[in-house]
Amino acid sequence: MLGAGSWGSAFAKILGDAGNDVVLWARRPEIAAAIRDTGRNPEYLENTPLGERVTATASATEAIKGAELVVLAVPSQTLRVNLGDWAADLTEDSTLVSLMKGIELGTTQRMSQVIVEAARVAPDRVAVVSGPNLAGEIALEQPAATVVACSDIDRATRVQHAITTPYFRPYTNDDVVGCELGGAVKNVIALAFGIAHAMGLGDNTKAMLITRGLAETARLGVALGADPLTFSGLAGLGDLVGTCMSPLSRNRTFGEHLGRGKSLEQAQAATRYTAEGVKSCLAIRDLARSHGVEMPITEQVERVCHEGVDPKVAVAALMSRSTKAE
Ligand SMILES: NC(=O)C1=CN([C@@H]2O[C@H](COP(=O)(O)OP(=O)(O)OC[C@H]3O[C@@H](n4cnc5c(N)ncnc54)[C@H](O)[C@@H]3O)[C@@H](O)[C@H]2O)C=CC1
Ligand SMILES: O=C(CO)COP(=O)(O)O
Repeated sequence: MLGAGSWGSAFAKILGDAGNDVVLWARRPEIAAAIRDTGRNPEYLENTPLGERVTATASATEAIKGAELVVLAVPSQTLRVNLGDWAADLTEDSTLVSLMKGIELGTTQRMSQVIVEAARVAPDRVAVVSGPNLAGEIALEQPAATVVACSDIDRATRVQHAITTPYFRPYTNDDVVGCELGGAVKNVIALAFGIAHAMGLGDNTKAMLITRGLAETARLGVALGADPLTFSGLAGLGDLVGTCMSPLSRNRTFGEHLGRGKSLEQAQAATRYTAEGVKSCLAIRDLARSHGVEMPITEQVERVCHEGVDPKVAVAALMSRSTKAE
């Protein structure tokens, strides 16, 4: 398990609880040592026992060597550099599992595409796990479901079995593009939701953002070859609703800072955890433009985040768009 942040730590617990021996890689040696000594991560989900089967190391080589499953949970924008260092240690035919919900700046690649390129592996060796999976709730063993997407459905089934626990229920899917886009774009819509929430806007506005946010996600997805049905599943609507509704969501919380009038820099200073939508909104906007797809909510989130546009001006811009058929 590469990455000992909130989701990496909670996912290490899932893997251990499902009966796997887990080596969790933490960037900082003191975090790895604390996990080995106390069975908990002192920085993320510090009250969660990770379980007897989880050990930790600050050596990625030690974590990767001989691993059948290599699970990745680092920030999306650092993945390529991280994998450049790690690729040589991969075992032949190991499965690489992406937990990340972002799009790479510059290349506009999905995380599975970055993995294929940076680790030099075939696309059917890469699986994606995505769904409404707030790490803090999973750590408490509250029931949750997710999707394991892989173009090789036998491999998806193997990953499914490896991460099934009494509190974590994975479904398989062969739509990697749809599952990844659902996860990345919902972070941007959650920023919009947080902005609206902090502005004191009500449930009609929030329902509009979720529904029209899903519409623009599906529009981009279909243009990229995704199955439209994926967006009504756990990796689409499920993740979008879970993230928007939850005060635990880092993206929604980041949006709330912006909605209260903080600048990007002030919101970043107030945020300890990765809010992927802040950077990914730029890449998603570029991806949409290059495919001729309209994503009005994403466009406005990008303007508020990166161009200093007042959220009230962004709301007015969205509401004054030309009327059209649903
Ligand atoms: N937290 C959650 O509930 C969920 C998160 N995710 C996704 O999982 C991915 C990881 O997020 P979290 O674990 O939540 O983030 P986090 O902010 O809790 O932790 C980030 C981790 O990455 C490490 N890191 C920072 N810079 C790094 C670098 N340059 N190289 C390597 N590692 C670096 C940090 O030390 C930390 O361990 C994100 O793409 C996120 O969207 C997906 C589902 C649920
Ligand atoms: O992806 C998530 C839940 O599935 C977590 O969302 P945040 O990154 O906004 O906390």
